[in-house]
Amino acid sequence: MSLALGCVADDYTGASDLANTLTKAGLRTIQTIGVPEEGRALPEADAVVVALKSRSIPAGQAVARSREAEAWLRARGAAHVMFKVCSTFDSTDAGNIGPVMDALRAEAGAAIALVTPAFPETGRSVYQGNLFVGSVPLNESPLKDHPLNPMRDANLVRVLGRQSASPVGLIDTATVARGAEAVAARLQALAAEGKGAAIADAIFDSDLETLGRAIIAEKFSVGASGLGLGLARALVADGRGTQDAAGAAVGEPVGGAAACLAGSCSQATLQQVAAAEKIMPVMRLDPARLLAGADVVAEALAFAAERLAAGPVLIASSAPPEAVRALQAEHGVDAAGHAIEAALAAIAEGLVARGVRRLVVAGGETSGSVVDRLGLTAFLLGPEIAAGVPVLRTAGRPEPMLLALKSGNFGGPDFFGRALDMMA
Ligand SMILES: Nc1ncnc2c1ncn2[C@@H]1O[C@H](COP(=O)(O)OP(=O)(O)OP(=O)(O)O)[C@@H](O)[C@H]1O
Ligand SMILES: O=C(O)[C@@H](O)C(=O)CO
Repeated sequence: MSLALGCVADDYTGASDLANTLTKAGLRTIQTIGVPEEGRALPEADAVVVALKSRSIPAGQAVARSREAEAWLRARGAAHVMFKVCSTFDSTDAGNIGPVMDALRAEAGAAIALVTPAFPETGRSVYQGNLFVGSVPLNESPLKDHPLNPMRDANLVRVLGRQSASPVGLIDTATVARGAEAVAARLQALAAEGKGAAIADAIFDSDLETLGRAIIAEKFSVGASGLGLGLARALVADGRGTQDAAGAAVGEPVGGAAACLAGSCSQATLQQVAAAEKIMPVMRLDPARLLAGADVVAEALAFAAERLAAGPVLIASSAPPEAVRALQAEHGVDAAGHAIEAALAAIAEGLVARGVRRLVVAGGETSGSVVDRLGLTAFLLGPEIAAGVPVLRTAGRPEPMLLALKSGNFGGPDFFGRALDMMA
């Protein structure tokens, strides 16, 4: 397999979002969980997205895992590697976007990396280096209350500048409007000034197409699904893609029971959980009891076992910002997050043991814990449920499963019902 594009994603939902975008744009794409072990056969593909769980781990570990993934992709012919980060630039001053970018850029022997989290399809745009979520700057969006990485500054030149060892420049919208050559020239000029990264403005998909054309001959970039779209379109225009990949199949129905798990506390997920209460039994986990030692995993599995034969259930720890802050104040951010992730992963394992073969998971960290606990290693891409959320079919598992891994902020209020309808 000689890859047209290699991608390293910092979480599993983000990886499936990117794999979905690449597939729709015409690249046959596979998502692997971590770097595939030596000798594992993978289906023929134009692009591979290696999904890591590296967004909220210590920066040194994120760098090491990302370098390993990049090396694996380069060894399979990927001339360009994109580091997929969140479209809301989820990170802290300690990283991990800056440290991973610095390491992968050095590995690629590049002087500068173009960086943009713009993803217009989901309302993420970048103007004068400021990230907007819909109509508001990042720091006024619900991301200001993210449980793990509250985003309090919309200016990405500043945000990335605090994380990277090199200074950061800007490729503004006026330059992007002048086309791919102007972007490439500005990138080189910023590199000559000693900048190690350039935040690129992008408001429309056409801007991302310009950026894709400008950097496809470079070895490395950093972005969200929008930049993936730009790169994929540049590759397909160059005859590298397959163009008919967009009709990706989920294959034969997998049957079995269906269930949903939510650990995301985003505003979108809170609305989706509320809407799901009208169509399926919902159990709300009490994280305070979990942290006090109660066996909420057994309680959730008992709840599910009584109901699964009649239809899907949803088990959610999702809570509004005040409740999240109160729990974190008492137990610490990491301890609270990890305990809840571990509980939801154990519930997922119990659900699969009880016959669940179709599973919808909301939240990036949550999905990471669930997928790891289930030991899943690779996914084929199925149809899109909502922007950025495809149906995934497991590859390499004797009895296939269908999953949907929903990024916290994605999907409309009816997401859970819609996902289950598409996962026969
Ligand atoms: N009730 C709660 N109180 C405190 N923390 C919670 C609660 N429920 C879940 N969490 C934790 O909040 C974090 C949510 O992160 P997760 O990545 O799963 O969702 P998200 O950030 O909305 O999704 P994404 O990363 O895709 O945007 C997890 O660590 C989870 O364990
Ligand atoms: O880019 C996004 O917003 C998503 O793919 C994601 O990474 C959220 O966790």
